[in-house]
Amino acid sequence: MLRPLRLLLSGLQTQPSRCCSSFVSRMRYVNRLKEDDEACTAALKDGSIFLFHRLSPLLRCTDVGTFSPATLTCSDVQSVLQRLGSDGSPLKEAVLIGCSEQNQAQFCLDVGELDQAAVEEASQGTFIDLRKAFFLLPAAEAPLVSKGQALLRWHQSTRFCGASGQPTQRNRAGSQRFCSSSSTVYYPKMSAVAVALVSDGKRCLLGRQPSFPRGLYSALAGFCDMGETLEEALCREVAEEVGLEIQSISYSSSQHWPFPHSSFMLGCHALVSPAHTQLCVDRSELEDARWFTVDEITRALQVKPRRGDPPILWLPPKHALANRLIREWVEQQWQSEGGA
Ligand SMILES: NC(=O)C1=CN([C@@H]2O[C@H](COP(=O)(O)OP(=O)(O)OC[C@H]3O[C@@H](n4cnc5c(N)ncnc54)[C@H](O)[C@@H]3O)[C@@H](O)[C@H]2O)C=CC1
Repeated sequence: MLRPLRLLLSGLQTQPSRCCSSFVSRMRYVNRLKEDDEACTAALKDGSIFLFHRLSPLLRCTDVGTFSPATLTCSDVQSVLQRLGSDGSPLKEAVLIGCSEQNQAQFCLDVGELDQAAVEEASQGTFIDLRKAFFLLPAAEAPLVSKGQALLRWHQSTRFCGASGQPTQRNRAGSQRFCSSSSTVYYPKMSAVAVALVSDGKRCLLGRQPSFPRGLYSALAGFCDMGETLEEALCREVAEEVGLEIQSISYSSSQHWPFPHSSFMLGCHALVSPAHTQLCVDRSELEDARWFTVDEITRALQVKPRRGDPPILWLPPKHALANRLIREWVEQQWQSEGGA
């Protein structure tokens, strides 16, 4: 059964007290910036900029030892560029990410042409690889840098038209690129990935790939094939990877996942018949897959992985959609046990 209302509310992290009209006007403002180059140029002057160096975001350590993305104003960035002898032209490469709750347009900019240490010193931050930075940041801020990195990566890899081989030109916001030779418009893309927490009603199924850190098990996932529905992709992936047939699917939520490139993760709960739970694992896809009880999962959710720990069960980090699916399942199990 689909639950679209919950999807909308949870996906947008809506605050119950938030004024709807300010949300609507912010969304319309961002949309206008994508379409109006002049308005976007003006917004950049008053906007905030997140710097990246060869796709690594600039973070600052707070007084309490946590991290946050370094937010610079346009004039901050101009003075950093001036100090490093740059003429300020890199600012033209800034790409619109969105708009803050304070109605300030947000941009990202890769200064990979400049000396990394010099930019770090001038801007009082550190460029940290996104694979690390994503998990150092609070859950509310991680998506901002992952979106920024994804947009910058897309621009870097779409400089030429696939049809004509000619250079493409971007609009001011960076929300599209255009080839005047072939009249092709390019938009940023994500690959759709279906991720399912499979359950037989009492236990849940998790798998691990050889590349995972020791002890880590996660929900089953796979890229959607061209022309497939989400449901078809889930049924195929589960059949391919562990040899089970899904009986029913319920949608949970979605997430942009930046690793290794931009994926659009669509998370579901899937049910298989308790009479047909024998696994036939495709070892070319998974190193292992196992059924886990709610007690095992509840214990594992309390474990904080530390380097050098023995290989017990570790679950995906909080920022991952798989973690959310696992928590939802545990909650459902406790509720149904309480209600039984
Ligand atoms: N956020 C989360 O909670 C989770 C995220 N993931 C992500 O989901 C993605 C897919 O998971 P797996 O299939 O387990 O990963 P995988 O990386 O093993 O991909 C399987 C195969 O799909 C093919 N592939 C790679 N990129 C593709 C693309 N863009 N379109 C179509 N096929 C492609 C390749 O042949 C690859 O070997 C991975 O990027 C993984 O990081 C997976 C589980 C949980």
